[in-house]
Amino acid sequence: MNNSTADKLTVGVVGGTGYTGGELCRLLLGHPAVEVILPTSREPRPFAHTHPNLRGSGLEFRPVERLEEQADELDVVFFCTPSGEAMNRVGHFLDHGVRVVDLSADFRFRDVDRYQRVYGREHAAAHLLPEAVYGVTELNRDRVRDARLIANPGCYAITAILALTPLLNGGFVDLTSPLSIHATNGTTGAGTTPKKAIMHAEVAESMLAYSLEGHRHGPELEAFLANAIQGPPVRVDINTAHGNFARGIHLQANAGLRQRLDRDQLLETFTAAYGPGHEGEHFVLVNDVPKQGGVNEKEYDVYPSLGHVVGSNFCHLGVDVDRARGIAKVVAVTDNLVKGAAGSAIQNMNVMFGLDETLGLRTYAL
Ligand SMILES: NC(=O)C1=CN([C@@H]2O[C@H](COP(=O)(O)OP(=O)(O)OC[C@H]3O[C@@H](n4cnc5c(N)ncnc54)[C@H](OP(=O)(O)O)[C@@H]3O)[C@@H](O)[C@H]2O)C=CC1
Ligand SMILES: CC(=O)N[C@@H](CCC(=O)OP(=O)(O)O)C(=O)O
Repeated sequence: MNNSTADKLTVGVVGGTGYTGGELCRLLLGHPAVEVILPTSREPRPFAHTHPNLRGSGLEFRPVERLEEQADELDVVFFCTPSGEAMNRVGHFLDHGVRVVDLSADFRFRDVDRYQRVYGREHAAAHLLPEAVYGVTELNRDRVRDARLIANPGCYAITAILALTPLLNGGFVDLTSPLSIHATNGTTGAGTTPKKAIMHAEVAESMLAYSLEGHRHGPELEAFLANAIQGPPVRVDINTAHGNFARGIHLQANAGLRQRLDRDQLLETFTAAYGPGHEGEHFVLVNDVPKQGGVNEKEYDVYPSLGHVVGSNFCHLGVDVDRARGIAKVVAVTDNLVKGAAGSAIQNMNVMFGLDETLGLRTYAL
């Protein structure tokens, strides 16, 4: 309990009945350094009714108030609740020496005005914003290590950040126009609250665009990327949709280039950033299959496809260049519930507790 370098952790999961909470429980059950998992629900209900895939695990829901009473027993608590909830409860756990990883958007902005503009509500714990660390583990590892409070990134945001950072850090991008992002998410991205438009009967054999006025992950991305490059403002044009599948994000990011580059040069840049294979960043893998076909040949295997990451904590990246128009193109795929949520949350927990960052997360895709 309340360890800083523990090898057996006691973990709370607030919002354990939802998609990210369920996925977190699934992954934590296979984590060798986690001993006790305490998920919450506001309603009393049998765990295996909600998560039949975890039948036999022995986990049980408790009210969040009970978890708060148990704070002294906890090492870390994850919030898997809709945005606007964690901000009311995080302080209690921090005061009891519990580390917090919030999967919602409550602590993703340093600037409270920006939070209030993007989410349209007052922030109830603005005093905690300056210390919250934005948890793209690969790019913020040193700060994650010492953090008490992690703001886990949005699922589109982390996928786009991993896709765009090497291009931006290389100084290759013309930032006078917005970066263009098109992303399709599985239906689990919409959470468990029933809505007719997102039912199977509506989405099967179909696609569902939403938030074209500017998805709320746009400002999140802009804030992180501008800070990372310490350069001019970054603007993103983000377009989102739900596809005819349950999980996974397929994201394409296009950026106008300031100089002539070819695919091999981009591949070198991305491989330098993330390493070849698992040598660099374990969970970020660059598809470096060479192109061998002629003009107009469809070489599907030179880019990642969504199925390559589903069920895993990996982000696969593929790159190319439209040389006639000077546009760099990046394809990034992640599982929204793993790298986009529960997997990154555990990766951050591992770093916070001085554990091997890949612990509990080494599974390859389905
Ligand atoms: N789905 C995704 O792909 C991703 C989601 N996120 C973010 O993670 C968070 C959870 O998302 P997701 O799992 O999809 O959402 P769900 O709608 O599937 O689950 C939300 C959970 O929160 C609980 N809950 C709701 N209100 C409260 C409250 N006032 N106090 C305590 N618990 C509450 C519900 O449990 P109960 O009713 O049983 O109490 C439920 O378990 C959201 O902030 C979402 O934006 C982040 C990345 C990816
Ligand atoms: C449930 C929900 O809001 N899903 C989001 C994607 C999941 C996510 O990453 O949203 P957060 O920024 O809130 O974490 C959506 O469909 O746009």
